[in-house]
Amino acid sequence: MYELKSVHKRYGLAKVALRKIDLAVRDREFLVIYGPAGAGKSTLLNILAGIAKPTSGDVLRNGVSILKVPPEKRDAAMAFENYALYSHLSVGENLAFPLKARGLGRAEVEERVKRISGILGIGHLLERRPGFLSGGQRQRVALGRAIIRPADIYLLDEPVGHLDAKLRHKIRAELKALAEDLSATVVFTTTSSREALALGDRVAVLNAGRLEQVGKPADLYHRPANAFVASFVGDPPMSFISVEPRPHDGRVDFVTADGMPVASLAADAVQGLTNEAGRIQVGFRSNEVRIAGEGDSNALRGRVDVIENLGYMKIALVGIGGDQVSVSVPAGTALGVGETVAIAFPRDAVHLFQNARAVTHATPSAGV
Ligand SMILES: Nc1ncnc2c1ncn2[C@@H]1O[C@H](COP(=O)(O)OP(=O)(O)OP(=O)(O)O)[C@@H](O)[C@H]1O
Repeated sequence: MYELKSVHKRYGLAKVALRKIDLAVRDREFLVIYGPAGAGKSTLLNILAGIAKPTSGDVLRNGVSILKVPPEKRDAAMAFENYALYSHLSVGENLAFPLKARGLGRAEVEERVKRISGILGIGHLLERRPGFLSGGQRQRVALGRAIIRPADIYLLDEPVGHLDAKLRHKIRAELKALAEDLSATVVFTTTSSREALALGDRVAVLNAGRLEQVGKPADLYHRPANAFVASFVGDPPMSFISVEPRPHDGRVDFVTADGMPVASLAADAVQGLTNEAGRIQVGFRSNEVRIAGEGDSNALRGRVDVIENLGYMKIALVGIGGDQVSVSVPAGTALGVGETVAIAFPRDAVHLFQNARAVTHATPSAGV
């Protein structure tokens, strides 16, 4: 197990890349570090690899500090976003390099090069030099060179970021299967919500150097700790409607500024609400709301601002007051931009946030 203990990283005097990070990488897990560009993902991997040193804090391996252990002694295999291939060696030689450096016999080297290049779809490129490859091909070679050898931990920095969607999907699945096959410990960074949810045994959400939440994909999706995670994990992002609480008879109703009811929860469920001033928001996933039918009471009227056609379904972005709500609708639904629609909410099955912090997730899926 690897542990980051209160790891803080500053570049120069002003730039804080990581803020007091506490994070464990468990043996044989596929841990995804998910965050926007500049969140500190590469810095975190570099610290695990020993390429960068924390400004303060500690890095442990099986309970022992490895801060003083140089990168070459750490047995971490790394794939960078920007390839770092040997330009004077062919693809095959690049792949074989880490194996030969470890003294593996010729037959085993050939066997592994064949297997990994097959998985990554670069078997036909083994004779070429990196200079004659496309960006996506180079990225696959870099990934191959990292995963070809046994290692204590694999640190993969956006390793499929430059691939087209189809290839990315394929290699993602292969990589997950390979990691399971090898019982490998993998830390993988990405800016894609889909990739994070699909690959991670656990996902750590990083934002501006802060660890927002760590958990299983279903936990992050159904029980986000705060509005950032709610809006960053899952596609489409969670939608929010600003509300005011109206307590009565053991319940709390949540209504919009013009008094329209959006949700109603038992007072027990919202004990976490405090008296602090600030914004209260009800959150919904796009599949937790629907276009209201005739006779639906308590629907809110709004205007369709955007329709995103995904082929198998559509996502309508509906403006309600100052907020915008995503609604999943069947592909065949006739809906036009500018149209007025009514949205029905699951009044007792909602996510509630106060000043961007989650108060409750009273969803049917809670506890998943
Ligand atoms: N050597 C450096 N000197 C100064 N600032 C740096 C250095 N390396 C990174 N940074 C800054 O630290 C922050 C975190 O960078 P990092 O590369 O770790 O983020 P990231 O999440 O990996 O981003 P990306 O997805 O764009 O690769 C960024 O604001 C970046 O500009």
